[in-house]
Amino acid sequence: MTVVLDIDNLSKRFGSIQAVKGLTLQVEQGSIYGILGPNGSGKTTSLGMVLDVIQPTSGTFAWFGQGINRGTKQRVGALLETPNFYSYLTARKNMEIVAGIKGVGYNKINPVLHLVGLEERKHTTFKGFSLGMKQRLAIASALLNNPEVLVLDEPTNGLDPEGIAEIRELILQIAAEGKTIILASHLLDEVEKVCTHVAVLQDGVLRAKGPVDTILSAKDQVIINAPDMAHLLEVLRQLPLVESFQQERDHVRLTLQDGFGSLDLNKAMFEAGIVLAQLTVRRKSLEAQFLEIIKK
Ligand SMILES: Nc1ncnc2c1ncn2[C@@H]1O[C@H](COP(=O)(O)OP(=O)(O)OP(=O)(O)O)[C@@H](O)[C@H]1O
Repeated sequence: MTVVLDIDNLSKRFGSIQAVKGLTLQVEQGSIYGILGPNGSGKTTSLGMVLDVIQPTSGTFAWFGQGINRGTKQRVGALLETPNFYSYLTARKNMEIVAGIKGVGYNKINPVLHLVGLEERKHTTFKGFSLGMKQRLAIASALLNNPEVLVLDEPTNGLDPEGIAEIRELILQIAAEGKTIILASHLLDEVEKVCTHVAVLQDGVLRAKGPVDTILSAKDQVIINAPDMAHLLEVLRQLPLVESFQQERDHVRLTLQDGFGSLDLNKAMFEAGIVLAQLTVRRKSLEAQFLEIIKK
């Protein structure tokens, strides 16, 4: 797999505030990489450093195997905050101005407006746009010079549910075209729905990273108890289908290895001579999973 962005031990201190501490992660080509964390956890600072708008205190990063330079910058489109378009100019005219700045031909404008679903509204002035449309226009402007990577900071902030759904759909569409996307968000649900990979930040420290389905997998939890608790625990220690378990007061909470269900557990228990007095399956919420990561 090709690594698009390689961050190595990157830190940023603002006076007494350690905004980012020793961040190390790799973003693979074609992934949708979520930087997830509560407000103030260092997401914007991290993106700012790799986009060369914030000077790191220490550490390094490389885009496409090189330090940041004019060439690599052109391969990365970014949206750190909603850009200031001219409110009295149309979407098309605003895009012409961006195209001029980026040195891109006007013939590239309609395809990106089409991609973000604004081609039919290109003659509307920017001030007549909804917040969601403004955000889509901003994404269009970031895509104008056809970058390989798109970096977005909280792209659905402030949008209504319809606007949020549109932006999420658009992100998936852009990724389907083969672009790598790096997305900062404080919304667990957003990262789970959109991203392939996630890095969880808390107080500037990386708490977990990896594929979304392993880091944020909401595994079923099984609650069991039996009259002879000691025997039950002894059997659990030896059952290969049990991934992990812990005793809680009068019951045991456990997770099963992939591919096994509560029926398999019940059968295995019965075969070991244990008749369960209780067997309840609880779906662990993603929120619980997330809280567990940041509690560690
Ligand atoms: N220019 C700055 N000067 C001083 N402190 C800063 C500066 N920028 C950020 N910080 C601090 O660094 C920490 C991380 O902020 P950052 O904006 O990176 O977090 P974030 O996860 O993006 O949060 P949010 O979603 O609220 O933007 C915070 O404590 C913030 O107050």
